[in-house]
Amino acid sequence: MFAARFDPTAVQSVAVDQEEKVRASKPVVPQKRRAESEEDSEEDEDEEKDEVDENENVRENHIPEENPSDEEDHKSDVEMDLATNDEVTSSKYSGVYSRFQKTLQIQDKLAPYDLVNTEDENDNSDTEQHELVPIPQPEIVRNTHLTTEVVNLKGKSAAWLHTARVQYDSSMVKPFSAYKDILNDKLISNVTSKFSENAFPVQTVILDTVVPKMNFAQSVNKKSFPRRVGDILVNASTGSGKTLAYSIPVVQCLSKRTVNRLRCLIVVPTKILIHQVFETLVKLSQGTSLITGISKLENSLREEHRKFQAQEPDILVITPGRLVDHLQLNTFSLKNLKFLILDEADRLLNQSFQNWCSVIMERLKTDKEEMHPVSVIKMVFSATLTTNTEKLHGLQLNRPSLFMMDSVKLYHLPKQLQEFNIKIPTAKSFAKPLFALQLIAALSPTDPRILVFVRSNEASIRLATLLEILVNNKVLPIEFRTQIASINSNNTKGLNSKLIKQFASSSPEKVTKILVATDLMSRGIDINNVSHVINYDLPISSQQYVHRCGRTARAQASGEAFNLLVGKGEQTFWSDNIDSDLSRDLDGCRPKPYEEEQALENILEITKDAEENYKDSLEQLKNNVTSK
Ligand SMILES: Nc1ncnc2c1ncn2[C@@H]1O[C@H](COP(=O)(O)OP(=O)(O)OP(=O)(O)O)[C@@H](O)[C@H]1O
Repeated sequence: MFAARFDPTAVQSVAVDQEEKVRASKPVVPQKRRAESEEDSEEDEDEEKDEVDENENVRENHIPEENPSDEEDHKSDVEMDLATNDEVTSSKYSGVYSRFQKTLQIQDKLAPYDLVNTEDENDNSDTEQHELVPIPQPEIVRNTHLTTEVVNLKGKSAAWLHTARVQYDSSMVKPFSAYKDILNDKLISNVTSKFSENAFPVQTVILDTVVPKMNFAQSVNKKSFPRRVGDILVNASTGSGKTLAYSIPVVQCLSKRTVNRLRCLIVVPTKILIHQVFETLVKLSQGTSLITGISKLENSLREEHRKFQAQEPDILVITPGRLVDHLQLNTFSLKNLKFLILDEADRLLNQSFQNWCSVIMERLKTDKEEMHPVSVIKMVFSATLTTNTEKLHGLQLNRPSLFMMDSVKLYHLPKQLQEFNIKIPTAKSFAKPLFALQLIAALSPTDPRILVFVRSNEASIRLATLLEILVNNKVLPIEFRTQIASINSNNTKGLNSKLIKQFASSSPEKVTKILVATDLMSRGIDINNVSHVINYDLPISSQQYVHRCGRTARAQASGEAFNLLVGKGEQTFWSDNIDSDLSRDLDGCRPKPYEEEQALENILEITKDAEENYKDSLEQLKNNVTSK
């Protein structure tokens, strides 16, 4: 039934026939034009003919020869078809045909000047002629630092190196006042009055590339702006100002919000870091209505739940475990979250307790009702960004950009950090604590603050006690006043905080402050003017080395790190497993053998008296420990 109504072959043949009819009848183009173009078209016709001939030749080669009678039959068949088609045409298309006839009659009545002469119309003699050139385009804003080059890391997996990289260097220091167009006045005034006039390089590169993108995306569509901006990974050296680098864009973006809702989560690994980040944010957002909240681990969860429900903070600084607790209690929704910031990201991603990362990701998907959590900008910061693909994968990154120093190794050390390797022969290793003390005595800054890293809680307590005994026994030929303390997880949190405060405060008279600590103190802690770091026990990885040494030489100040390397084994470990991952500024400090410093020349020498005294002190330590 359908076939009876619609026969495509019939339509086709009717269309072809109609075309033939048109060609056979009067010219369709205005006559004048046809008359003028007849001569020109002769050549075309010849070409057409040639083409037809050629086609016929081809056909000749392919169609089997038919006998003349067959040809006759075929012709009559075609004529019959045409006749039938003519009938169809006359009945079906009579309207069209009559309109066509009328057009031709009108054309015959037209005056010659009414006829369209397309050549005249296209006469461009008055128009200025130009070469064919590309249409001018707006200038492309180039990021000269953008590269996707992949670095050879001797087989180490560095998944993040495969993302688009934005490189920066230590020369990129700019005044904050240069960002008047992209930062609000209050923010500029807060940052310049409370921190510094000039932005550090990692801050400059974020302000130059990320903040304009955020401002633009926000002006286009507030809701979809995180998706447009994409995620941000930053691998920047210790003390380079990463906290400000992520806090400035957050305060800039959120300062125009009208209602307080949880819009930014800053996740940090330890309680000490919560307070540090909080202080920075409070200074930056002074004079705005932004509310920054912190999770105080000493508060009960219920108490905090009530507090956050009564007043929802815009920005919350929290540890991952507490965050999971709150999500399970439904303290807040992540529906309005715009920023998820991981500070000390590699440490966080290595902590899998409570499965915090997948809990947050799942919650984001549910609260934002999306398959992938792309409506939040993930900012991942560390001095030693994880090289573990699987861990970064858990964050479900959206078009990430990686910001890093122009370097060919995994981690970059601060430019002003001077490292010294002190090679202790195995035969002399029994006197390592004495050498440490002789080294401390040889260092003479005006306000000495020395952080000594050991491998365990027990080692921290033992070394701090032994150093005290040695000082009291006047084992050293010179007199110097010391304040020695041990930070370890056997102490209460309150005691550790009190000892850190004492260490950080400056004393009126010259006292050498020595803090013997475990790696509890190696991450993120920002103590002003730590003059020296001593790696008494060698760190187990290059990451750990970077963070320990990074407690000195912060914020472009100078600082020194000493590595006590016992025997060939530790020396090889340092060069093969630590130094091989580190890059330093070309015009920065290189590691030095300690002998090159005159003051340090004799630190591995043991006088007879010192040896006797040292042995007595060891006995005393033994008694001390057994009596406890
Ligand atoms: N532009 C600046 N000018 C001067 N000082 C600054 C500037 N930016 C940050 N600082 C200061 O530098 C110090 C180190 O900053 P911050 O703690 O953010 O470093 P970081 O890169 O996070 O280091 P880490 O990796 O060790 O955590 C802080 O005392 C901070 O106040």
